[in-house]
Amino acid sequence: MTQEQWGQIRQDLRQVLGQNNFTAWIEPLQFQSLHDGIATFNVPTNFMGNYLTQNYADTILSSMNSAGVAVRRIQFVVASRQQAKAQAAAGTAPAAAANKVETPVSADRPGDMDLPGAPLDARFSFDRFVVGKPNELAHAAARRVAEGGPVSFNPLFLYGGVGLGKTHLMHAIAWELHLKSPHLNVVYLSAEQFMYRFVQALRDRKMMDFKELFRSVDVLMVDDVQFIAGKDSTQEEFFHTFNALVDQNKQIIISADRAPGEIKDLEDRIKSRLQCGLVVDLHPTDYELRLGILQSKVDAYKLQYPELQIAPGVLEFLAHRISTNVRVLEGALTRLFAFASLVGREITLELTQDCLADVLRASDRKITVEEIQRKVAEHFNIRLSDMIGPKRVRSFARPRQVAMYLCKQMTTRSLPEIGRRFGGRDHTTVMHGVRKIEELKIKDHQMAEDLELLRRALEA
Ligand SMILES: Nc1ncnc2c1ncn2[C@@H]1O[C@H](COP(=O)(O)OP(=O)(O)OP(=O)(O)O)[C@@H](O)[C@H]1O
Repeated sequence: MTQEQWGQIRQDLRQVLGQNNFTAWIEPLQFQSLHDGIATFNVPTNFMGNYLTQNYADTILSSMNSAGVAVRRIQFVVASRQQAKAQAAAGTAPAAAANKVETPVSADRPGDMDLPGAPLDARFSFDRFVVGKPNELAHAAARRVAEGGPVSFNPLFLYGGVGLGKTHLMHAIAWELHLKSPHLNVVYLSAEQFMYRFVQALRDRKMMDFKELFRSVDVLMVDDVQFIAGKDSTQEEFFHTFNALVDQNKQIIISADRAPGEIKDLEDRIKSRLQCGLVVDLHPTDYELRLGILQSKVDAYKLQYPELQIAPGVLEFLAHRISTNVRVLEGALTRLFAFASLVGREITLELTQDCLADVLRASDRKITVEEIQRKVAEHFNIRLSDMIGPKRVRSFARPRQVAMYLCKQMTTRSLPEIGRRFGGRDHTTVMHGVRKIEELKIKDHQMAEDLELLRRALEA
């Protein structure tokens, strides 16, 4: 790195961090070396190295990259006193033998960052997001938004069931944008926090500040937007914020547990606004994705517990048996590793079954025909007796076929058994119903959506 480049980076940092922070944290830094994409800086104390890592390393990294210096990692080292003296006298950096700061100090992975919204989780980056069929569209859309540049769809609306990676993707976008363009004002917060801030502003008579704050962001991300459904004044304010930002061509990213049109008690004008951009969903994980996620988590754990051994077949077993959300999968693995490291044993199938007995039992829960009938009747707003009864009008027949289809998919009951539980119907009637829904699922978007919602509700 040339002196000129370093000068430019410092100037950039002064602007981004403000004069006070710059004087306190950046001025004392001394550039030491750049090898293999790792930039090393000398700092006077451990405390300073740690502070810089946690707070400014990613900003420094992106300033360096913007100045054309190819860096993928930054480390801070504490120069010994003598070296520091010699260096000060000679005006150069010591060549080697500097003490490493206690905590590994690198900036290839971002640390926690305080945005005007909620803090971002350092683990939720793109490189830790495993892509598979169920989430590839959502991932591609998130990547596109994270590239920055002209807004191509607004908003990006991500939806899906619990623990499928919506928050992870939103944080990943924020990290990426922050690294690429630290000047951008990227705000991530949950819809609940949005409401809380709004209510607080009303109470403190600071609505002008509130409006100004939210209208001055470059990228706004609101997680779990279904939360504001039924909360009239928050919805109203959200609507105005949304419009103001879209008018200024600022990117908005929203997540929810279901599609915009499916969120009850959300004003129609908001629903239609939310549908204006790109709406993509995260599908429930499939076996391959679960296995991929487990493998990537194991790789990360191995760095932490290098001595741990995992027997062949354990991950496959878990990917098969735990079919709920990724959070549950992660929790199971964490528990397994903690346990195995405590007892100092290899993770075998037996140890896995032992240690995760309750989790495995919970995901073993059998879904019954009755449960399906009840949920479907509720969903289509008909009486359970009409679902099972003899009437053949369309408004009962279609939900009945949906329920039959779900029974076939989600239980181990045979067609004659299912028929019996639907008021003693013949197995050919069940077969016809199942086929009809299979057809509609492909042709009719609404039907596909209904089936997906019902399946999720039943699995929850
Ligand atoms: N594809 C993936 N690769 C790696 N980790 C994932 C993936 N999907 C989800 N996770 C992990 O699963 C956990 C839950 O994900 P996240 O919090 O993003 O879910 P969510 O969809 O926002 O759920 P909720 O509706 O509960 O808010 C996180 O720890 C996240 O890192």
